[in-house]
Amino acid sequence: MGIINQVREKQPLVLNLANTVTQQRVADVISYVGGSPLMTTASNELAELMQIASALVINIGTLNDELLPLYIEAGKLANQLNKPVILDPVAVTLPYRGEIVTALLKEIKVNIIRGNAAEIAWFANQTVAGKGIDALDNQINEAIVLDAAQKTGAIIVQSGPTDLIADGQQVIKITAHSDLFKINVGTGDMLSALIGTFSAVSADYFAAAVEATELFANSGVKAAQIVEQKPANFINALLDCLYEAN
Ligand SMILES: Nc1ncnc2c1ncn2[C@@H]1O[C@H](COP(=O)(O)OP(=O)(O)O)[C@@H](O)[C@H]1O
Ligand SMILES: Cc1ncsc1CCOP(=O)(O)O
Ligand SMILES: [Mg+2]
Repeated sequence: MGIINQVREKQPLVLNLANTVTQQRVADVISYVGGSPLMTTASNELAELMQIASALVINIGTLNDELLPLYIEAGKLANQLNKPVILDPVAVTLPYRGEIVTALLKEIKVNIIRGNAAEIAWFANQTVAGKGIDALDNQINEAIVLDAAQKTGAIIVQSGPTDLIADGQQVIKITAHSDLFKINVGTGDMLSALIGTFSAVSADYFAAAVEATELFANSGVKAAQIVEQKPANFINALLDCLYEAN
């Protein structure tokens, strides 16, 4: 049985420490594939929520000083309960964000990191051009992705026109894509949440990352055909394709 079917059967709760820009899109992706999204910013309820959650997605998109302790607390709870932690390191190349992620990785085990080429290069102490939330250079450098996986001990998903998924030994490439992904802010966050949802029901986090990334790419190709290159309609069509996936 594919992981998508397990998601539909188990309807896992996916807990999100989300950014405030794209959280509706993130919640929609989780729900459309059969999961149950929940967003929180309350430290007081983290212990209760991690008990019922099957995965934790930390997205640092709209960071502030109060959030690092929340990330650490949630991450430690997830680690203790053996539930997967997915990190979306939005714009980690910027100094403040880099400091926060460095501090976070000292405190918690992150199982999967999903970012664009500029963000992933940061984990390998390399520089790939980027500006804020965007990568400017979509280079396919397998060595960087493998190094990022080895340095962090996490599975790495580098998104772009070609997605790369690495676990420190192997790299898988996914080439199916639509350029309508790029103009839509939040598609990276949606992919991170989809990976979180798949890892919530699969003990094999590498397989979860690969299947989720493949599904997202293939759904984007179908959606682009349906909307005839209209970018605003693309997100709705993408969600419809994710809803219909099996
Ligand atoms: N130039 C591109 N052409 C086609 N697909 C892309 C392109 N850039 C990114 N994607 C796809 O868009 C989604 C978001 O990835 P990306 O833009 O790299 O993340 P982020 O939004 O975090 O910067 C992924 O599914 C990725 O594969
Ligand atoms: C615009 C913006 N600002 C802070 S978070 C965010 C959304 C980032 O989304 P993505 O990384 O998926 O493009
Ligand atoms: Mg991003």
